Amino acid sequence: FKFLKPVRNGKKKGPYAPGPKPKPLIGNMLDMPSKDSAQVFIQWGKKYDSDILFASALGNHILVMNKLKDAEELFERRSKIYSDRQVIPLVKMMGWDRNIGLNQYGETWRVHRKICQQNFNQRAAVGYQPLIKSQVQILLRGLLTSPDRLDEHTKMFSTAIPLSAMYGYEVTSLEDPLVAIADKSLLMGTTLLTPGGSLINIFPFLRHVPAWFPGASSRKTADEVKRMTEWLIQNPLDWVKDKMAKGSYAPSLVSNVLEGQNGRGPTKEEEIIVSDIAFSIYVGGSDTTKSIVRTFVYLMATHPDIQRKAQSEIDRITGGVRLPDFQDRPSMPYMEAMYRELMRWMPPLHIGLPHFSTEDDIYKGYFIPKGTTIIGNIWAMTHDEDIYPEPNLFKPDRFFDKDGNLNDDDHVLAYGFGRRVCVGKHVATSIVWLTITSILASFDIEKVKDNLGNDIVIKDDFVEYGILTHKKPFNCSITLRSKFERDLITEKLD
Ligand code: HEM
Repeated sequence: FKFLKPVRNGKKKGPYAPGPKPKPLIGNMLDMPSKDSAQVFIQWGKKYDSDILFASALGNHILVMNKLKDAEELFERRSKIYSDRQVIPLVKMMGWDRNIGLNQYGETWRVHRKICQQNFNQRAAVGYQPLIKSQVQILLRGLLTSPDRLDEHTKMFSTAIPLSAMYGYEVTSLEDPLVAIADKSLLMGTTLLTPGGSLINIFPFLRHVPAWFPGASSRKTADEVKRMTEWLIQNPLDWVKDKMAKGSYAPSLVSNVLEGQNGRGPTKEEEIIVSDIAFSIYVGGSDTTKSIVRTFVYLMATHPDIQRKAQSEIDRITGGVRLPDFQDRPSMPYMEAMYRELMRWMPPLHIGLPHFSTEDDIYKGYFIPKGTTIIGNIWAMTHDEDIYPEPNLFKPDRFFDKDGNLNDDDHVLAYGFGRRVCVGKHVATSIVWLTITSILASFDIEKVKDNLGNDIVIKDDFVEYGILTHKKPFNCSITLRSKFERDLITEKLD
């Protein structure tokens, strides 16, 4: 049982923050939530009367922060020591250590992050606007022709943007292996990574025993995910190379790097870096977008007054004779408030991506040992009653001050924190804003009616897939607002 002994990296330099009482040998293993973590951590906060909470199981320490001010202190002001990611054996076994979001805080991450920042900063994000516009129009066309297939259209939309931006690749069907394999591997992988998903998370030594060994079956799954991951990284890269060799390709991040600087081809290292980045952007940027767009449609079906108010603002700016465009954004404060409220009300990653500490630290008199997993409970922060009264209500108006002006609360916590904050957030905000504004410009979204003409209730049910939360499938009616819109949606973009 030597492996059951808690690992202590150094001397304990003070009390730990409050939290559930550890049991002998296993610590808080049985207290760790396997689902609804955000809610469980809020309950811990109430029970132990603390905004920061500590728990520990088999040598793994976790610190949870339920309040923004604590997250700002540790993730932002002390970011030097709170920006790592935990080394999880399964992550490497599945080949997911090639995803920048899971990279350790070191040289490889720095190089990848720098390239991402150069390509997705606020100025560079403008370069993606034509692509976003054309994909939004395709989404609208889909909703026009088969409004009952919302799930498929949003799925196609959310994968088409990163695949086109990264590889110049056009997806035409959800059966496309690039979509199907990404889905399958993400589902298998994130299931393994949940606390109860694999014994390897608890007993890392199991990764060394053969797959037939009792309790080690997840090694087989991890191997399968790894094969899929490698395919997802290599296959589109080869596809771009092939297209380039034939001289017919749509420019993309990968093709730009493969062209190399000053005509010199890329080194093997550059090739690996760009294919890892493209893979990370594909998996980081697709399901998040899908989650938020579906939540939005659900909210519009259930909040008709808010929908009408937004539509009248949009019509005032577009005159109802054109689709909204990016330059309209500053003239549409209500849509800005809508965007903020949407991201607040249902952040797709409720507890973000946990960070990991690289040095011992003391905060508010509590000891945080080096090697602690640090969780910023985004959900708790965006539902903090002190900042957002009646937090469960969807109310864009909360972002206006008493004079009717947009307030200055424009920090969208859904994108995470500090040095690891979502590197695609400028692109993401453009995608989400144009999508929700264009959908409202074009369609009325309502509940479906039963035979007697009564509204059929849409359940307020969401489901967690790994780290992401999605609205469960639902029916609603999506109908075109006017004949102008039909022409605008079906006309070809320049
Ligand atoms: C509504 C859409 C999105 C949401 C809510 C979202 C949210 C997040 C969150 C919470 C993190 C973790 C931050 C942390 O560790 O504190 C993250 C990381 C990341 N996101 Fe996003 N994201 C979205 C869209 C995108 C898009 C469109 C891209 C690509 C263009 C992208 C690329 C990434 C990458 C590469 C990381 C890893 C950053 C790192 O570890 O250094 N995301 N995102």
